[in-house]
Amino acid sequence: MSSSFLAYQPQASSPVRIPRVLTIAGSDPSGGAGVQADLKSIAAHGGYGMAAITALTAQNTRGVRAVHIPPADFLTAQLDAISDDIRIDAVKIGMLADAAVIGAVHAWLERTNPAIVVLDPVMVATSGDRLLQDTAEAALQALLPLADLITPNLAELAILLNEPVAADWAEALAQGKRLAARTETTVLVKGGHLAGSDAGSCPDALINTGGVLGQETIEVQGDRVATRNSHGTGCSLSSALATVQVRVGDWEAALREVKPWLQGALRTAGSLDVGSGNGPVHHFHHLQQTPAAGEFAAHLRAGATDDLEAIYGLDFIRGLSDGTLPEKEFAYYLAQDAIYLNGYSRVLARVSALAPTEDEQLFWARSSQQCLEVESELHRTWLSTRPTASAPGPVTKSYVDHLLAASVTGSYGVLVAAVLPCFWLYAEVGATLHARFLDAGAPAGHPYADWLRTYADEEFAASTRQAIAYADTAAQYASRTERDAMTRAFAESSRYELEFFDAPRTHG
Ligand SMILES: Nc1ncnc2c1ncn2[C@@H]1O[C@H](COP(=O)(O)OP(=O)(O)O)[C@@H](O)[C@H]1O
Ligand SMILES: Cc1ncc(COP(=O)(O)O)c(N)n1
Repeated sequence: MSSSFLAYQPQASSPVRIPRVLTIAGSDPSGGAGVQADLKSIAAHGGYGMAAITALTAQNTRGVRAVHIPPADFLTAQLDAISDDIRIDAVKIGMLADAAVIGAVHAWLERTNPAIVVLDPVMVATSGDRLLQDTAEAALQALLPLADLITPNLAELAILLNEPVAADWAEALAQGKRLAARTETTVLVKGGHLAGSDAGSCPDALINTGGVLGQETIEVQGDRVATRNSHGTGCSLSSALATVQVRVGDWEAALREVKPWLQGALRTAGSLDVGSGNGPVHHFHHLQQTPAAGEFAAHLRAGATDDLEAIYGLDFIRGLSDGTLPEKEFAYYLAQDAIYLNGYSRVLARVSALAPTEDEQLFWARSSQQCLEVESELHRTWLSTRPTASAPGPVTKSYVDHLLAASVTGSYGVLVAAVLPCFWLYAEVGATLHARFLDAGAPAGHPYADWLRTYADEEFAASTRQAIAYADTAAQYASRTERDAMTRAFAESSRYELEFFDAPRTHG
């Protein structure tokens, strides 16, 4: 079937809600550069991404191992299949591999004349590997005037002009002007590889000598992010610009929108933990809204305020504090505590099994062990002289069931949040009761004096701080859905802490 017969006729008047953006580029199976980065970048800016693959690379964050270039005719078939059916709002061009590929793209661009073409003249990867055969440079030069925006890095700018690499930013801008004048198109000079005295910042500049921009040179400043995870920044930038340009229709406005996003993607790149070389940037960092350190813990604590207030208002706590608590209720509380600790210990062992780091694994395993030690100590001392119920009361059973349910979600974060109130609320209540006891002059005849003294355990306070910090870190790595589940699990456990202290009155 003739492709021209079916060619889609764009209707200039229909507004574009979701930019349909085609990337013509190489594949990076590790997902950081090439079409994979382009598709993420297009999606991150609200576009619908399409990809015609020029070449397959076998690469990872450490370098390119091999390049396979399918027949150029097949690239033409991919391009025609898209343009015969779909309105294309913008095209981004990346790795072109060789002269035959460039020829196919050149012919297709002339046939279809897309509204927006961004050309990233990819030649050499960050790793130093060549992505364009040097015999193809003349063909690439001939393609440049067909683009609306060319986005070379400093090395590519120098090759395109057949000049040495610019030694500073001023020289790079002068080179950008020469390329813009020669190609009669807009050039984005990128400062990512600036060295020497200019290396502290990371500016980019749009240059057009033909009056397309408001000024001949528009510089957009940017802070340099200290990271080695810059694999695919050029790919991500050019496809983001193509997408945003469809919406805003102004290169300066597009760059001012995309540059802060890219900075955020570089800043949060480390959280992806992909590969041991130059890792990818985090394209979707703006969707995840990672809480700052301490923020999630503060949010949990704020959510527990009402339960803590309610705990302080309980007859049980008042009676324990002033010594009026009936002995029967205290005995019930101790017996249930021992039963609870046994179940809690099993749950903590599960937390240890799910822990993402060895430090956390060890912390939770130790906590699990300490629970069993405290349980047997209760039996040896406090419970040895008191009648002990061996069956869990309804609150104990519900609380442990809730923890066991959290432990089968398989989410470390949710389980940590579920076990946290038993550390945190207990530690806070304990510290308050102990302080009240001391404020009252530690009365010698107080029936629960020995018990109240056990609350001043600095080791438990330190463990509580550590557990809070682990929950906070888990929240930083969690998705929003998982963080919401953490909040719910914590809130439910806080509620059980309240009910547990009230159980001796209702069930004792
Ligand atoms: N360390 C960094 N901090 C902030 N922005 C950076 C950093 N490295 C690159 N960029 C930005 O990423 C984009 C790509 O730049 P560059 O690294 O020069 O190109 P390429 O990825 O093609 O080699 C530019 O907008 C540049 O300013
Ligand atoms: C398929 C493909 N296309 C482009 C690049 C360049 O990206 P970078 O310069 O960031 O390594 C790459 N490494 N792989």
